[in-house]
Amino acid sequence: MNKKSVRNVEVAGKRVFVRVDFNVPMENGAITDDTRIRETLPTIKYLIENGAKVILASHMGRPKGQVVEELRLTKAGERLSELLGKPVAKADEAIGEAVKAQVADLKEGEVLLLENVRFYEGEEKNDPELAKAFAELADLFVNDAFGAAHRAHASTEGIAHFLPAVSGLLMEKELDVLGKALLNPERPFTAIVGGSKVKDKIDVINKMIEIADNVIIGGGLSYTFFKAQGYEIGKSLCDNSKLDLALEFINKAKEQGKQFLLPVDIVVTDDFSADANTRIVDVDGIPADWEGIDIGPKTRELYADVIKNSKLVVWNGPMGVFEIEPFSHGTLAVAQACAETEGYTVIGGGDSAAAAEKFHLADKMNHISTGGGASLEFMEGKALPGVVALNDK
Ligand SMILES: Nc1ncnc2c1ncn2[C@@H]1O[C@H](COP(=O)(O)OP(=O)(O)OP(=O)(O)O)[C@@H](O)[C@H]1O
Ligand SMILES: O=C(O)[C@H](O)COP(=O)(O)O
Repeated sequence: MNKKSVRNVEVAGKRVFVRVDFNVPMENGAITDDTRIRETLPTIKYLIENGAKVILASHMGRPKGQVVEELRLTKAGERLSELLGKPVAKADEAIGEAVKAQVADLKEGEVLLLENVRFYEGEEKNDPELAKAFAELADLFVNDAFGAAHRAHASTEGIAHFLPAVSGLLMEKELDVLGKALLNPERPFTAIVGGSKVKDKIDVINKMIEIADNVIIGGGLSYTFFKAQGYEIGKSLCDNSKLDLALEFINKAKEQGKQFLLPVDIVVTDDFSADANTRIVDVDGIPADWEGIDIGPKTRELYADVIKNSKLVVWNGPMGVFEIEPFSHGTLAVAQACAETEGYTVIGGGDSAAAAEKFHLADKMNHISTGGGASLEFMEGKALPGVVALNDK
C-alpha cells in the first residue's frame, strides 16, 4: 500500500483520533455480532502499548444528524472494554467543551470513545467546520474504518486535511488482501456475485467479467438474466430496466472467453415463508405464479465444482433467501465449497459474511472483509475517499 500506516509514525504521548467502524448489528439493545469491534483491537492495542492517548470515533446506523438514543455507542464501548480488559471512557458527545476536558484528562495508554459522529449534521455533509473540531482534539488521525472508507464524511475524509493522516492496521490489512487478490490474482479466479438487486451489482459484475476467469451468478439478480434470455420468471425479482445490460454482460463474457455461469435449476416457492410449498425446476420451468428463491441441487453441484477448482474465490452476495432455512441450501453449498477449496477465499462483507457466520464456516475462509459497501466499491475499482485522503508514504 502506498499510504502511511500507524506503524510509520511516532505515537508516544500523542493524542490520536482513531476512526473505527463500530456500526455493529444490534437487537433489543444488545450487540449480535462484535466482529467489527474485535477486528480493530490490533490497532487500539498497538496505540495503547506505544503510549498514545487513544480517542475513538465511529458512526452507528443512520441517525441523519439527530441524537437517536438507541444509536448511542455505549454498548460498543462496554464491549470494547471487555475485549481490551481495561476501562474505556465514554463521552456523551463527539465535540465540544466537555469532550475537550475528557481528552485533556487522558493519560498515555488510556482510551476514550466519542459519541456517534452521525449525531451531527456536518458528518455526512463532510462539513470542514466539524472536521476541524474533530481535528482540534488530536495530534494525529488514524483511519481504521475500512467499512466506512467509501464515505467522504467529516470523520473519515475531512479530518485528514487538518492532521497528519495514516491508516490503521485493519485498514492496511483489508487494502493489502483485497488489493493483492484483485491486482495480481491467482488463477483460475472465480468471482461469485449474488444478492437481491442487479442495480447494486452492475459495476462489480462488469469488473469481474474483465478480471476473473469465471463469474458465478446467483440470488435474486439471476432472474433479470433469465428474463433477458426470454424465460418465464413468474413472480421472481427482476429489474426490467436492466434487461439489455444483462444480455450485454452475457455477450461480453463470451467475447472475452470467460465462463459466465447462471443457475441451471432453481428452487421456486408459492409464498415467501418457511412453510410455503416449494419445487425444484429447470430454468425453463418456472411456473407463472411462483417465485425463484434459491439455486437448485444441480446448480449447487456445478458451482461447488468450479469453486473447488479455483485458486482464488471472491464472493459477494447470497445465492438465495438464506435467512429462511428451506431457501438457504444454495448459499450453504457455496459457503461449504469456499470452506473446502484449496484456493484463497475472500468474502466481501455484508450478507455473505453473515451467511458464513450463520453456517459456522467463517473461520474456514481466508479473509472476511469488515466492509460491505466499501469492499464492493473497492472490487469495482473505485477509489475510496477515506483512503485517498491519507498521507502517501
Ligand atoms: N431469489 C431471491 N429472491 C429474493 N431475495 C433474495 C433472493 N436471493 C437472495 N435474496 C436476498 O438478498 C439479500 C441480500 O442482497 P444484497 O444485494 O443486499 O446482498 P449483499 O451485497 O451480500 O449484502 P450487503 O449489501 O449487506 O453487502 C438477502 O437478504 C437475501 O435474502
Ligand atoms: O455498515 C456499513 O457498510 C458501514 O458501516 C457504512 O455504513 P453506511 O452504509 O450507513 O454508510
